[in-house]
Amino acid sequence: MRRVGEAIMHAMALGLGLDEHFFDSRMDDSFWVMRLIGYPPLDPAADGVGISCGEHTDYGCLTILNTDETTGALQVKSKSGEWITANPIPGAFVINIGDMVNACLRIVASLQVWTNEIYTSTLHRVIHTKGNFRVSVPFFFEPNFDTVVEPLPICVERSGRPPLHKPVMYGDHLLRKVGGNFDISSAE
Ligand SMILES: O=C(O)CCC(=O)C(=O)O
Ligand SMILES: [Fe+2]
Repeated sequence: MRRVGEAIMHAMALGLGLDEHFFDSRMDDSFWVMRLIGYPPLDPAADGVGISCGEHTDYGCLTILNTDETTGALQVKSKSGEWITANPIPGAFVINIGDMVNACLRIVASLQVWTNEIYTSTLHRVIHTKGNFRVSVPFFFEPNFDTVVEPLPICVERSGRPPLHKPVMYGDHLLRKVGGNFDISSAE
């Protein structure tokens, strides 16, 4: 999975006008995580069907998502603000851009930050109402813990905007995000 992530980062670097290997030294000790998630079905007949996984952006760099064949569950918000389904395609992964790719005044880290929001992180959610137990396996391909992510000068120039994010160390960003979800203050 790391090799897939590296290949995508090589292509992105070239697309942004950077050296193909620009991201290599920033992701060669990637703080990656792979999760195995099971979703019991929601009851479509219930009042207010509910949500299997609330809307969010992934906070790292790239998510490489593999799911079972269930359709209609994963939804992605389009630029015009509509939720569209991202159904599995046999032999393909779904790739999500994470906050780190965007990067500049908001306190977010990685692809959104690095590209000064030329690439924006994908808002997505899961509403699973088919009868089966859905399984998904996201692989979160992240920068090194100590990589400082900041808008890259070429992206600032190309975006035509001032830097939108402050530099942030990926590990600090991660701890803040995790601290927002769980109380880690007593984990000493
Ligand atoms: O299960 C899915 O399709 C998406 C999971 C997800 O968005 C996540 O784990 O961040
Ligand atoms: Fe996600």
